[in-house]
Amino acid sequence: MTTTGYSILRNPFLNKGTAFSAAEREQLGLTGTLPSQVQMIEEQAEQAYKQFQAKSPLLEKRTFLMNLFNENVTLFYHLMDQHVSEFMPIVYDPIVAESIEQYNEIYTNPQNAAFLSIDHPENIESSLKSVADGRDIKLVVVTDAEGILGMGDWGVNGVDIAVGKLMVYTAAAGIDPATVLPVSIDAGTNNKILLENPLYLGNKHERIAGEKYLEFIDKFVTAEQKLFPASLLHWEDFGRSNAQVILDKYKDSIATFNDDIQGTGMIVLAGIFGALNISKEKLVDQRFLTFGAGTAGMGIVNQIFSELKQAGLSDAEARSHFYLVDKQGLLFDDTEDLTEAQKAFTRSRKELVNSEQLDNLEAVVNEIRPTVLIGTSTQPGTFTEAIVKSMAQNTERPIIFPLSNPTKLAEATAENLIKWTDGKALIATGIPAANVTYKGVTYKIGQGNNALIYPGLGFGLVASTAKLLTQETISAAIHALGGLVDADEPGAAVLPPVSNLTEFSQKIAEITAQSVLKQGLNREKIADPKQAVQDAKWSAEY
Ligand SMILES: NC(=O)c1ccc[n+]([C@@H]2O[C@H](COP(=O)([O-])OP(=O)(O)OC[C@H]3O[C@@H](n4cnc5c(N)ncnc54)[C@H](O)[C@@H]3O)[C@@H](O)[C@H]2O)c1
Ligand SMILES: O=C(O)C[C@H](O)C(=O)O
Ligand SMILES: [Mn+2]
Repeated sequence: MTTTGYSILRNPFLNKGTAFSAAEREQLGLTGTLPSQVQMIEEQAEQAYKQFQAKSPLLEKRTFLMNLFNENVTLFYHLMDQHVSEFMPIVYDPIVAESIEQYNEIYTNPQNAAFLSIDHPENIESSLKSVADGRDIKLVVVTDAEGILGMGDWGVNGVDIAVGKLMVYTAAAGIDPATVLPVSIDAGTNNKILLENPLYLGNKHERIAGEKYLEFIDKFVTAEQKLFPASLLHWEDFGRSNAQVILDKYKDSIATFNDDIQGTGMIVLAGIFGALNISKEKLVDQRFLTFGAGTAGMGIVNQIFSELKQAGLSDAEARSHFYLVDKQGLLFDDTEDLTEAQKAFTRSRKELVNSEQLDNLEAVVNEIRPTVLIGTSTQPGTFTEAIVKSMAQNTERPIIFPLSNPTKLAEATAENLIKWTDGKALIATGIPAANVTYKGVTYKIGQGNNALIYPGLGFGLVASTAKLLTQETISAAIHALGGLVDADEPGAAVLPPVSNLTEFSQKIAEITAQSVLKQGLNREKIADPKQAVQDAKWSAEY
């Protein structure tokens, strides 16, 4: 890295803009490149926030923030620290979805992401090296964008999800932004809109699948581990047919996790614990219906399953608590096109007399009377009034989590769920939801989004120099989120609010680090895990 003159002003990790002091300006060869006033970061932040406020709509605000990031990373995070609840939905879900859809039209310098093309595996290592530019990379978020949120295949445009996830990592947990790397794997796209768009910036061919794809992934993992041996590798928004396969291949040999499978499983279980704290019921007494048994749905089922087993249930007993509904209806042993993950949780037709009729959600809800209904289906409005009322008739405090993102894909709105259940539903939504006031009670709505847990988990793993992520650590991190909400307050949310994100991410990070050390999975010697988290924490100051 060159660190003098214009090259420093153009390096977003080093640039302070007008905050360079006179002495620094002289020393770095910057005298005359900036107006004479030297600003404090607070003044720069105030100026930038006014500019941000003048932008409209939200997508313009996002572009403004991305350009600020491109210029001055410290100032970007200083501002984000001050406005985390306001910025989260802009930098991340749901506005990130709009930026992905319009990536080519609104293209700006891409926040130091690495772009790897399936057509050039020979460039993987050198590209990662160029983008890192000598930085000590500790965390990589990679996407191939085959399953962006619930919107399907978005090709190279999907890089924005990796960028957004990393921004949340730093804002929530305090990982040094100079030590992270967003990566786009451009395997082609099957999205016709993109292939026909003359402005499309990714590979203009169909998605490469199978052996060639998996070989590319393997080359990527090898290069990533070689260049950044102390890094954590976070997988995001891979397609249903690859996500679990890739995770299974690497999870026992390197520090890695899949956010959609594991992060989602974790936050949903934490949310269910929050709901059960309010209803004073037990996990082992619940019947779980998962609508949309894909990557996230099965991650959730497996996480709850593992917790039921920890509570002493046998495999068979634990499995008997789950019902999966996917496109085919309720999933039976003999249903066609089951995924490997689904096969372990199918039902037998013998158990249900009218199994032929259970080909839609409403019929299944009426028949099996779930106490917990999870939506990861990508199908908007599918938690209908009839379905929700049926649940409320059969259980005192139905737990209903419509989790599909972004906003336009949610299975139901929090407002309707409160109304249809006369305030009884215990709710978490994928995107942020406003409070709902109903019959004099103000209900706070928890955000059941993996962003409430992956930053603390990932940062704890990085700070403790973890070699692997185990189920034991996952479980410890989930429980770290418990007890943060006053369950007896009327209208309490099932999860803590995003405004407390930095505090609870710190707690999750500490508990994660403790768990890593307890299992002896740290690469480097660490005396005190809490101190290690503290020491690793970056703050957005010059
Ligand atoms: N809130 C969160 O933290 C969070 C985390 C991960 C995923 N999600 C959301 O969950 C949704 C699914 O994501 P994914 O990664 O699991 O995708 P996926 O493609 O792996 O799974 C979606 C599943 O829904 C099924 N499905 C499609 N149409 C259906 C229908 N009409 N009826 C029943 N099932 C149907 C598909 O067959 C598939 O199995 C997305 O909208 C995503 O944004 C939310
Ligand atoms: O990105 C999100 O908002 C959560 C989740 O990872 C998803 O894919 O929907
Ligand atoms: Mn995701």
